[in-house]
Amino acid sequence: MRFKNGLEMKKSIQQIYPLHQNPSNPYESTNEFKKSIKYYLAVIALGLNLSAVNSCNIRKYEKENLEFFGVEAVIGASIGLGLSLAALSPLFPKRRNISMVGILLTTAAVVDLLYPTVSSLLPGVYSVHGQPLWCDGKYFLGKSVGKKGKCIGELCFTTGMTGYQHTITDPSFAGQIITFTFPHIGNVGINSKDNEGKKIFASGVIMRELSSASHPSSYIGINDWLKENDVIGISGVDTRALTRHLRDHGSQNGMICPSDNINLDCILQELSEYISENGVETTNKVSLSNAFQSNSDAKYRVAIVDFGVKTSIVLRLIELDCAIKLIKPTKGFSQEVLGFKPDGIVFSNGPGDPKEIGKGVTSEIDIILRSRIPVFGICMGHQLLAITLGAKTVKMSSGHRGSNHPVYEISSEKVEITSQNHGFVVDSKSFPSNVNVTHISLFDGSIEGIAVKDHPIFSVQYHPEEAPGTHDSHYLFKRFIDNIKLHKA
Ligand SMILES: NC(=O)CC[C@H](N)C(=O)O
Repeated sequence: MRFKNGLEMKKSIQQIYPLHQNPSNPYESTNEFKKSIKYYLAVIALGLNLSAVNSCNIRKYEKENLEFFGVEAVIGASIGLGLSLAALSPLFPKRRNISMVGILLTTAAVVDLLYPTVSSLLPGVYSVHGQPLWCDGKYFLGKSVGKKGKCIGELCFTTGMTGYQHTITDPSFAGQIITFTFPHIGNVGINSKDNEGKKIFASGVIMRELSSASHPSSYIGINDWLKENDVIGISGVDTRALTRHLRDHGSQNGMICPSDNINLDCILQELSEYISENGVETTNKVSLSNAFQSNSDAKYRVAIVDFGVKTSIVLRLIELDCAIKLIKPTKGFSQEVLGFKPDGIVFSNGPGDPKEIGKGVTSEIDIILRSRIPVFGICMGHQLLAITLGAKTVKMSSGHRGSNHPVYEISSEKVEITSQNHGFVVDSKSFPSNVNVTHISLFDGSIEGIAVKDHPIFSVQYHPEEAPGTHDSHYLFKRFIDNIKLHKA
């Protein structure tokens, strides 16, 4: 077909396709309109449906006390909104941008929805962006640090501002997930002399910000070090909110896990059923005993009953001219201790609930106490000494962990800033009459030190060896040596 000009072409096209160009055909346009109304109503219904389903989802998240909405609930709601906008657009023929916004919203939401995982569409299975840390029904998001994977343990927080390497390698943290309230972790890297245990026994670590390492003695950054040691960590967590949560709701289990295929019901069940590592099997697993020998020419002989001793306790004693023997609390260990002919005996720190260590151990401690040899108990050693003397221990609501805890010594009326790491404490209501309280916490008034009346036996709930922390409490090692000297004289 040939046309003389554009006008002729337009006319001819109008003849061929009259409906497109001729809105005056009333019959056809009513039909089309009815059809499109049906179609649009269907789309609106679908959109509203999706919105409704997803707002139920959002309500479910709120009910379960989750900190954030499920990402897919928000995506679902925006798909619904997008479709509804697109569907409503013919009612506003002049407002093309409404349908554009609708189409864009829907497309963005679909792309986003497909990205994390399709499995998030299954009922009860969620996906979140980032690495979640779970406790109760709450989650905190962060990024993976160290080894990738899943870990579970008691969540605890430490307020120390320095010494993260000492803290992470402290055997008393076995099975626990450590939250650092200090915001920058990693800035001095990892060196070859600050390890407190033979390996890392903590289940996981949580930090606000992973800093890059800058220190002459650092040989590796914390991220690679955690990877090498198979420790799972998470950074970028709102550690203030987490700490407040732990303080308000008390000690609880937590889990760091990968972000996809999250089944909230399974996580909550696993968290509620998890039992912390406890008992002599755990202390034997973390003890240094087989890995240590000391100089036998030293002035004093000290036996350390090793429930998971920190290296720094051994070092403080060696600095004071002690020959050390580490002894595991295995069956009949009092014979091995007394057979060493020690001038003094130390009961060390260690992981778990002191009550779970059991009678088998406290009856051996009782035999040792009857020898009247000077005794010094530290943390778990203090708790076990108190139990042997007839006191009880109780679980604390959120524990004392950090290197900035003020402690008051009653006899000297002095305050020392101490390093602490304990979740249990000697119960002041159950106190035996032959024992004095020597130290108390200025944070909560709990018992921080005891001494047996008229015998050179004393102990503290905190860590006089520090590492990390201040040197305020080193005098306690000297007091122990003075007791040894007096006893020898
Ligand atoms: N550092 C320790 O010895 C800790 C003792 C005990 N596991 C507690 O948490 O109370």
